Amino acid sequence: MIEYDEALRLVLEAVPANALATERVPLLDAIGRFTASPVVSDRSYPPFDRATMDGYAVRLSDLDSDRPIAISATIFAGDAQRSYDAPVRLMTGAAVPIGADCVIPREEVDESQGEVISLTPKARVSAGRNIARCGEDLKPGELIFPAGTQIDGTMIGLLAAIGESHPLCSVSPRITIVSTGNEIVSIDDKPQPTQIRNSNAATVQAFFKRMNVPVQRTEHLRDDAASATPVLEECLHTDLLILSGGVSAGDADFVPGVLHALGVQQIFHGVAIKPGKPIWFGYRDVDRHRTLVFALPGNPVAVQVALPLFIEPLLRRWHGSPLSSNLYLPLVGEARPDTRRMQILPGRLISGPHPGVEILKTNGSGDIRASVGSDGLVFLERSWAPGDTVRFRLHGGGR
Ligand SMILES: Nc1nc2c(c(=O)[nH]1)N[C@H]1C(S)=C(S)[C@@H](COP(=O)(O)OP(=O)(O)OC[C@H]3O[C@@H](n4cnc5c(N)ncnc54)[C@H](O)[C@@H]3O)O[C@H]1N2
Ligand code: MOO
Repeated sequence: MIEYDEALRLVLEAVPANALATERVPLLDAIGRFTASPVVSDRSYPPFDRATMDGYAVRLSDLDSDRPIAISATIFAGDAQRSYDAPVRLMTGAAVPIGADCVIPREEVDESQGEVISLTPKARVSAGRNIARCGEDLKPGELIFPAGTQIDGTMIGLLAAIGESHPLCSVSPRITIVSTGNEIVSIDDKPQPTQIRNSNAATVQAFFKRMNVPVQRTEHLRDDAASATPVLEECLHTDLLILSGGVSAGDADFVPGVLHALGVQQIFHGVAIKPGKPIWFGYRDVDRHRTLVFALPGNPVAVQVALPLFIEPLLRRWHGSPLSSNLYLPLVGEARPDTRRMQILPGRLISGPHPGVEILKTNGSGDIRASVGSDGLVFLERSWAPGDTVRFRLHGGGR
């Protein structure tokens, strides 16, 4: 059995370099995808000195607070930028005339005389007020984010603003999902008393859906090496094969043997984490193409945990993206470390005067209900002692 950090290192090391093609993806379909080239701004942002309030553009040096101010024009958003020759009325989003240096909000002036206004006592007049300067957010050609950035909802408006209607993204690896087990039935079936619905297939599919990675193929196999072998041979024609079940020490645990027979090289079998101990990882190289293979334990909670612990970083590495960072937080409440395996437990963030993370109640490493309502996973190290912080991974990876 190896430690988690070592196992993850071996997984990342096995990811083929520069394996991905690129494609342009319509912006709204690109959430969750990874950029394949640096994203740079095509223009200044704001593209001109922009009024941030409805009001009056003035030049401070011309202003005499006691005298009424004659308004020469009204400027709307979209009107061409002009040079300043006299105070103007202008609307939020309009181009401030070149030479004006302050926008006074209309609430701060007396407008009762129409085109001649006067400042009220509450008017605050200072250079640059209510003007967003051309290029203060972005300069033309400025790097916004590098290749390998995962596009999320916070970036869509910005990408739209710089005209990236079809960002260049790396093509995702092809994924095949295989569940195993004679006792497993479809989630549409009514299970017999000792049958179990196939929740693992749904968990893995949902994970890839959230990552916006299409799944090429899904299969379910009975615990029979002879009939499973030709199907698994076909399933190996993919980039990433994820199996669940049949990897521990039982008489029906045929998966490692069949993978070996099919020429898949084992990199590790057994990681000192709970749940997830029997995780198996390897790969097969054929004609310079590598298929990565994970055989996850059947335990549904082990599958839930293995996806963020192994598959999410693997996908990031594949796309040339930095790994999600962990948080190190004080643990609120009690914890009982396991001296043999690091426990991966559902955790909830605690705010208030003593912020941190608390471990949610669980009946053990098979408790399928325990993670509902959690914010992420607590890594409870074997050597953890009261007062130590814990490593915490937000669901979805965070930043
Ligand atoms: N003698 C030993 N027994 C076990 C060991 C061990 O080291 N020595 N490890 C235990 C640990 S830890 C785990 S985790 C499990 C993993 O077992 P397998 O990977 O062989 O998985 P199965 O036995 O096939 O199934 C385990 C469990 O999960 C249920 N399951 C399986 N597939 C699905 C699915 N698609 N959807 C929902 N639930 C599924 C299955 O019914 C079992 O209850 O082994 C321990 N045993
Ligand atoms: O490692 Mo198993 O997943 O404890 O239950």
